[in-house]
Amino acid sequence: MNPVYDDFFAGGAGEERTLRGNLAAYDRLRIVPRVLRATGDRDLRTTLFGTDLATPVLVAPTAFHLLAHPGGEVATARGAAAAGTAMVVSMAATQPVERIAGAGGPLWFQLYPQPDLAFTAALVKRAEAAGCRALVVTVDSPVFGRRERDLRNGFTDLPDGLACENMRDDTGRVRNIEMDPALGWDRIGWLRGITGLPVLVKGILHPQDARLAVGHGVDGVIVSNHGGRQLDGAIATIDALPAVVEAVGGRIPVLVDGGIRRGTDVLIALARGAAAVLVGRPVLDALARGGADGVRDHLRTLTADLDHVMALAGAKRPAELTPDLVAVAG
Ligand SMILES: Cc1cc2nc3c(=O)[nH]c(=O)nc-3n(C[C@H](O)[C@H](O)[C@H](O)COP(=O)(O)O)c2cc1C
Ligand SMILES: CCCCC(=O)C(=O)O
Repeated sequence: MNPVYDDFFAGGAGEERTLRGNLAAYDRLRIVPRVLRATGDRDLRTTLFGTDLATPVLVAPTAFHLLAHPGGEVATARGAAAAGTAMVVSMAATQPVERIAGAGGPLWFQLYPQPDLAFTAALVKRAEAAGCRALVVTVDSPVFGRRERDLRNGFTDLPDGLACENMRDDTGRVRNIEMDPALGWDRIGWLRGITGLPVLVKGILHPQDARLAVGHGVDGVIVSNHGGRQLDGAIATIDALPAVVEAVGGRIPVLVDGGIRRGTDVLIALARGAAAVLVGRPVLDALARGGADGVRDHLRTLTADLDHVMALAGAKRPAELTPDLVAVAG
């Protein structure tokens, strides 16, 4: 891949402390397995917002898939569908959501609420009409993170011929995605009013924000630091998860992303109370290397790895994974 795009996909904000920290935090955790639990008939199926999935591993929203592979987001969606899981389509996708929906698998739509409310409402309706089953509102981006690799490389725009296709307005012009520093909880209420879709907020790290999310009628929270691309120095997501799960108290599902690379990482996240996890960069790497089949194989391999380590840890179902199975390494 073009090294400039490679840096865009792989990189994070600032010193990339949080990017590294997401991975390092899993490295400090260990599994305390149970034995003699007859784990022969394992079942990883997971239901989220009424959608049945083959696995608790979903595809995180990531921008610009046509930079990774000529099949773009459509190829990613085909891979996710073949693996029996959902893809969260980024608002910064390089293909129209209607075409991505043609892949046939379950989709959720990720939104950066725009200051132009009429445009935002039209985009939500468009995603809904395309068949997206949930809205994922990214709340960790009041301003854009300072990505030093991109600054060094001068990567500021998509190359000619590529565009954020879902940002076209009714004149056919592609709008720039604006990060809105004025965004507040009132906008979440407004979104709940304009859509019947479940609304998740993505980018929660503080338990008090998790409580506020529940209080504002949100349907799910995603514990995320945007893969270390926004606030460098933010807490690792697997470290933030337990307090968020406690604050939510089982009222809505809590999902988590950031640094999930192996079945053991998924196991630990589920044991700490996540209903499911999302994977970002590994899916982009799989897309770049192998298109739709690469994405399918990656998701299947990660799921098979989870299945294997669940057997070794004494669990048949995700629900049997509980916090006592996780210890902090000495
Ligand atoms: C190249 C790239 C683009 C991303 N684009 C978006 C985006 O458009 N919207 C969003 O909410 N998150 C975006 N994210 C963040 C991911 O949804 C997710 O939080 C993060 O990648 C998870 O960490 P991981 O890459 O370690 O799995 C992006 C991440 C990457 C790596
Ligand atoms: C305007 C594109 C935003 C993509 C994004 O969220 C990311 O690169 O992390």
